[in-house]
Amino acid sequence: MTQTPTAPAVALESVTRTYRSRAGSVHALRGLTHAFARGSFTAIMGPSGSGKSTLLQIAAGLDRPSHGRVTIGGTALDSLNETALTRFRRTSMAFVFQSYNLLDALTAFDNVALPARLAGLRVDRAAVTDALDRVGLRDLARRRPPELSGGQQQRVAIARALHGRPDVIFADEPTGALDRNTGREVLALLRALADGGQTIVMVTHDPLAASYADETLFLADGQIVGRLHRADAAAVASRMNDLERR
Ligand SMILES: Nc1ncnc2c1ncn2[C@@H]1O[C@H](COP(=O)(O)OP(=O)(O)OP(=O)(O)O)[C@@H](O)[C@H]1O
Repeated sequence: MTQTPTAPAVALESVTRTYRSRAGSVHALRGLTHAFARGSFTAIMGPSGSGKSTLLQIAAGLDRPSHGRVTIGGTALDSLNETALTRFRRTSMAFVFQSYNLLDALTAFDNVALPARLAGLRVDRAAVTDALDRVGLRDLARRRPPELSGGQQQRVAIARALHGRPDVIFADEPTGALDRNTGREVLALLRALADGGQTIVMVTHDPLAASYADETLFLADGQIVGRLHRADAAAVASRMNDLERR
């Protein structure tokens, strides 16, 4: 993307999100400020209901803050109308979920190419192959998801995310459906991608997953209440225990 080179990949400034209903108001995020540096791998943890999903949705422009501002690569999302925001989201960010969301009828190659096809863009076959290469699946490009292991399917989903050359990849429990060893392989891949300059923001409940990140942010009651830099899984688990006892 052609954006301000010095700007953080994603910045949230005093972001508040209040859900209002007849039953009252829920303050899901309370004045949250954080800059996600380019090429950083950040884990977001916190007890259930602490605001992790809301943060991800707002950072990705899927939901708008009640107050405050989100910028991606220096572009303020509130400066874009819905059409421009949809276009911007398509080119500047990508998602990886717990469920791989692949189409079983399509090969790995065609799954990676699908978002570009749906957007009416010309598919650059070399770029698709390059994305599959980066996740170690070049030789399995012609297989369909049912012919791949869970870890390999998640790699296809990561290749699909990489293919659009996004400013940021948002990952929501990317290893939640994988066994421990396969999960580690996927986390090592995300780590390697961040080392190569890709910005990754990952919500997780798993301290082991967080231990692959540069920084772990801890949320409670819609605020960042702690952070750990390059912490091991035991340190992350201990901080989470403290939070859950609050
Ligand atoms: N659409 C909504 N309407 C009303 N309240 C909501 C809505 N979405 C979320 N909330 C509330 O906002 C708060 C934060 O929710 P959020 O889903 O962001 O938490 P979370 O940390 O992702 O939780 P979990 O780990 O259980 O997925 C919670 O109190 C939740 O009940």
